Amino acid sequence: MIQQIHIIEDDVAFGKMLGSFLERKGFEISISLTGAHGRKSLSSASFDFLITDLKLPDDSGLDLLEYVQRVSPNTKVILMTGYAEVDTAVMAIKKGALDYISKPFLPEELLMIINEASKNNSTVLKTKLEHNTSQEVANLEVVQQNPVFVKGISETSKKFNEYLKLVGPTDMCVLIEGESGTGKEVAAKAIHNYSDRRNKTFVAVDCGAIPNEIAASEFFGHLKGSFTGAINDKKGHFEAANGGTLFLDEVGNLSYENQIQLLRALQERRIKPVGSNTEIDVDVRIISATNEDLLKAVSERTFREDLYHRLNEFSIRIPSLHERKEDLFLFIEYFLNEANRSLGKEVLGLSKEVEEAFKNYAWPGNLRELRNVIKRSVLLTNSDLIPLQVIPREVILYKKSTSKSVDYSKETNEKQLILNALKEADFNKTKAAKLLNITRKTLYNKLELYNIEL
Ligand SMILES: Nc1ncnc2c1ncn2[C@@H]1O[C@H](COP(=O)(O)OP(=O)(O)OP(=O)(O)O)[C@@H](O)[C@H]1O
Repeated sequence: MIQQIHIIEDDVAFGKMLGSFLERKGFEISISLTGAHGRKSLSSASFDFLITDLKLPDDSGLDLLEYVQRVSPNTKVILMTGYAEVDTAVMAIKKGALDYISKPFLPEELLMIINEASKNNSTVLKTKLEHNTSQEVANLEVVQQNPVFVKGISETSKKFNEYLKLVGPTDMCVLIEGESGTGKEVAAKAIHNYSDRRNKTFVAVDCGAIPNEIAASEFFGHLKGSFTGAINDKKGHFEAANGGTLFLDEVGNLSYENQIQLLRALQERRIKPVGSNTEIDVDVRIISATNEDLLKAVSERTFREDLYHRLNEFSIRIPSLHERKEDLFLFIEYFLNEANRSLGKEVLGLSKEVEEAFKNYAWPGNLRELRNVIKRSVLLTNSDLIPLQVIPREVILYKKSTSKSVDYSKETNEKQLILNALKEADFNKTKAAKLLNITRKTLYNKLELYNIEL
């Protein structure tokens, strides 16, 4: 079936270029130039992908993401970001965006994200079909059986790995805390693999993605006819994970009502599918994860204290990538091999400049960001070593002072980026323009615009 993509981009020429590239690759494309028009299109048709600018004159990519999740939850959202918007983009991923790509980019990079998502989707579908005997199977989020777990060599990682190994074989409920993209799901799978349940199912559920009204049916299943739309019996996540492990990602996002239901199931170790009178015994180990401060949520009474203690028999904090810089090159090597394998390339490593830039960068999106940056760079590299030219600008031009609490106005950031680029290029304007991926003439215009005197 032809996949449908909607693009929202106020830069007409760029939108058109993207559109015709994707059309040539076999997708059906429609384009909106404004957020308002985009919303109209999204509410009247169902798209496989929405590709939108993060900043539009009349709208924002984050608001559009929320809108899509409401009107068309199956549409995957990819955000196109400009200068220094990575922090916002990382937040968008937390809120459920598929990915982000920073401008300028080559259409091939975008195509890779789309193809990868389509591939994963068909694996989910395949697994669903394999399980789909007489009952409709709950919407399992994760089907990857054994993701490779790189342990790391830093002291922080050693301690963290010891904890995983220690708690793995017990039946304790574990709460994993860590920033987005640090590897919470991979860690949960590692705990499962250290346990006697390793040969049973590991079911991962993104609690942030379950609409409140259908949460009970998602967790506990339902009987055919128990409500409008229940056209088949459906097994819930608890039953699917019976004997194994249930991983509750973003557990802080569960509504208060769903928290009560979850707590009851954990206490009684029994569930009742919606519309059924019979209770089913379940033996499930719970591992949950959060990237917010759950204790704060408890003190603000948005998360139940009793559930918090139940889930938190043991807690593990995953270090952010910047806290485990000694592991950086181990992960780079692993992700490089992975990218080479999946793209059929033979890139040997990073050039010296890229190595430096990677070391200095803060990696706010953690391992996920590192993996994505490497994969896209490998795609664009036609030499042995990854050159600086294929690395996203935010990585090259990152300076510690611009990382947190920056002013996100385009002007301030652009001026700062130009200054950084000039410094990086020892004030050679040709080199600076190259770093910024703009012509020398544009650079001169911008120097004048921002009153930068050299
Ligand atoms: N120890 C590891 N070894 C190899 N790859 C890893 C490791 N940890 C994380 N990754 C990779 O990094 C990416 C992010 O990991 P994961 O999805 O587990 O993060 P997360 O913390 O659950 O993210 P989120 O907060 O968005 O749910 C994945 O592609 C995963 O395969």
